Amino acid sequence: MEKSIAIIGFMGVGKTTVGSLLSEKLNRTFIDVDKEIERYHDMKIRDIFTAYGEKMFRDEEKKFISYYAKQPGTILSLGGGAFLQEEIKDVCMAQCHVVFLDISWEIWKSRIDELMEDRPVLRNKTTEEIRQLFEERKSVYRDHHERFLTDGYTEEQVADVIIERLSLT
Ligand SMILES: Nc1ncnc2c1ncn2[C@@H]1O[C@H](COP(=O)(O)OP(=O)(O)O)[C@@H](O)[C@H]1O
Ligand SMILES: O=C(O)C1=C[C@@H](OP(=O)(O)O)[C@@H](O)[C@H](O)C1
Ligand SMILES: [Mg+2]
Repeated sequence: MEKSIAIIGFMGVGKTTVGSLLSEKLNRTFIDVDKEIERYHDMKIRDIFTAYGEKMFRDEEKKFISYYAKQPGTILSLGGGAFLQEEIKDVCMAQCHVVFLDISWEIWKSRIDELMEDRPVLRNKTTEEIRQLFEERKSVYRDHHERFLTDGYTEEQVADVIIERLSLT
């Protein structure tokens, strides 16, 4: 069985959308870690943040990813903050093809309004503060096996390029 593919990158770059497309195209199991956590707790991520705090969410993230990264053949879309935790980074780098979806600030900022509602990390921040976070997070995604700059590509095209790059069919 093939290694799992773990998709990383900043919030809103397209990890969930592209992961789902990849799983359809490759006929592989798709796990969106945030959705799994939401399903398990029957709560939206933003409500988990409000009720239990970010630390609890990060612990859950680590538990779920440590399990799923070791399941061969899975397409795994991570949350944008997952690689803040060294343990998550280590298990993914060892067990998966880690694909970093990148995006320029200019393109990303056009998505800002639609992203705000479901992403507690962005809430109550000014555009300038979000831009700072965007810059700071670049170092978090430094460890990866493949990087793809998504600017100007549709979700479908991004999925197709990943398949080509990883020589998957
Ligand atoms: N390549 C793309 N071009 C245009 N819009 C995109 C692209 N990838 C994702 N989007 C849009 O951006 C939003 C966030 O996508 P999502 O897959 O949830 O990102 P993530 O999981 O990285 O946070 C969605 O509305 C999605 O349709
Ligand atoms: O970057 C982050 O800290 C987060 C990203 C989110 O996932 P997406 O990257 O899929 O939006 C989600 O895990 C949570 O809101 C925290
Ligand atoms: Mg997502």
